[in-house]
Amino acid sequence: MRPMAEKLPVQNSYSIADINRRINLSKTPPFHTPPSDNNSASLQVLPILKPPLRPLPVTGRKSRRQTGNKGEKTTTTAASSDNNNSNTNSNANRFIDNVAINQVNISKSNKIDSNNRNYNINNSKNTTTTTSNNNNNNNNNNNNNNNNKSSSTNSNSNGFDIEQDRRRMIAFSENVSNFDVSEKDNSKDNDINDDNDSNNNNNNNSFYYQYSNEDYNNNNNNNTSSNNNNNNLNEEGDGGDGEENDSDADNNDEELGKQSNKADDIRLNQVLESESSMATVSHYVAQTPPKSSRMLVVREGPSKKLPQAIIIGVKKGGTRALLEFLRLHPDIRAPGPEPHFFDRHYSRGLEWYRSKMPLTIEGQISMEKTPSYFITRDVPQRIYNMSKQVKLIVVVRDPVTRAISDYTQTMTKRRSVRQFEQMVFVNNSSRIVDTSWGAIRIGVYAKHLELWLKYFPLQQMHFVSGEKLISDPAGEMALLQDFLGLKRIINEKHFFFNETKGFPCLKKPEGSGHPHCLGKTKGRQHPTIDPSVIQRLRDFYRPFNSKFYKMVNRDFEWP
Ligand SMILES: Nc1ncnc2c1ncn2[C@@H]1O[C@H](COP(=O)(O)OS(=O)(=O)O)[C@@H](OP(=O)(O)O)[C@H]1O
Repeated sequence: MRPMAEKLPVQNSYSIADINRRINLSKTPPFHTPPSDNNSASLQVLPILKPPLRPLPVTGRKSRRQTGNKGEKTTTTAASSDNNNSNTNSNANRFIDNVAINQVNISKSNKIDSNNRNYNINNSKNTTTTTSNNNNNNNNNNNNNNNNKSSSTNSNSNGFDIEQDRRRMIAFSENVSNFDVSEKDNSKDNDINDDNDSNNNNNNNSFYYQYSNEDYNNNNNNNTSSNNNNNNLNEEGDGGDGEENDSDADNNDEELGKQSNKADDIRLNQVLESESSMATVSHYVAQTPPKSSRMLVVREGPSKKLPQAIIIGVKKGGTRALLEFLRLHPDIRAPGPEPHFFDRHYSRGLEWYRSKMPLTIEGQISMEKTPSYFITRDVPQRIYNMSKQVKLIVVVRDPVTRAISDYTQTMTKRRSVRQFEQMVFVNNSSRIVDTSWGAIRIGVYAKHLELWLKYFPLQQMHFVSGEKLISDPAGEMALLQDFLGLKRIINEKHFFFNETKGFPCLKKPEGSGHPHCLGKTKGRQHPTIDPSVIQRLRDFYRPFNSKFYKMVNRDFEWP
């Protein structure tokens, strides 16, 4: 599914326009890219390091030539002299050579330092070609004395915009330095704000949940108090479940730029040196000079993209476990906190939403989880408006245990909560199940699904068994990776069953000190519920469950 590398026939030169045209022709993104995605980093031109590059020929002479634009002159200045190369096409080549050599340097030192990051070349061999236009002729004198000044230039007659490419390279190098391939942002996740209580809108007569500001405030209050009590949970790599936690999200992003050298090494290895990871993005283009077999890798740099897949539910289904497992995959990038864009923050617009997403390179899937989406009336249409191709994932769990899990969470957050048995019926004597209680309403999956199917075909949705995610995580992850069109990288080798926790946990990657079981808010002890009440609930859900199995063509075998 990854785009094949395209080899261009050897010719004397290629303009950026040529290269871009080729890329557009050969682009076959596996996922829909939302049309508003205009702010992404632009195309990057990267020299590949094989075969070895010959040393950069540099010239000390000034040369002038008329550019393709009438009346516009470009002056070329370089540092030391052993070769006179005044032709603008060669300027372009020399620029690429500089970058190539700089990358060799990066590769050798195996880290990005601030000099590399700016491609501000201090080595005379690596002097950047300096050009200026009519307005900047004075700069030439300065540039003669300072080989490291960056260029100010125009498109040359071949359409090769040196300055534009310089900016692209700088943007790319900065993106690389901010790009985190490790799971470090996990440690910033804040699971203490465990859930959004999106089911606590008892007064809502509609079957579907509609978010109100009042709920939002309540949630914030609840979460603030729990925040203080559970700071230790942050260490456990558990996410900001059920709760938007904007500051955490921002911190995660900031964290991307503050990685250790070791992390830089990993990044470099992955982004620059590993051809397998680059295979997602590679377009190989022959490049001048003709006698050389040098190749360029042209690709898109890391950028924040709107999600191509979303875990839309269900609350207490096992969504956090699923996301943490998925994040093991190198082609998945997801924020820890729940963005709640489509239910709470829709008015902030797609750019706000995009800003909450992690950096991804081409071929990586950007995704998020917000379990309340599944039961919120406006969300299917809103997601559809963002992207008709987005893939939707729902973790479903026996609605009776899901309801008890939901109730257990509420109990931990509120001082006075009536007993489950008292809340589940409209009134105690009637034994009519109270579907206005969110804990019950969420579990009528068939009803919610009907709304989603008005907008999305079933093939675009995938249902994960919450029970199997515990008993056979590798099996469920295999199905999900298939659905997402990913290589099956996450497998049984990644999991072990932690007897103390009673759940599967992730094996520690080498060198990591982080525990890999989810936090205390996942896998809580449930209260004992009157068995007759449980039986009544099972009877209530049975027809809805049967309908749901038929709708999704899978029997989840709930009792
Ligand atoms: N590996 C692993 N570790 C811990 N917990 C696991 C795991 N897999 C699934 N689960 C189940 O996930 C339940 C919480 O679901 P969610 O993460 O969807 O909750 S939330 O809506 O985001 O708050 C949580 O529910 P409770 O047991 O009621 O706490 C767990 O049963």
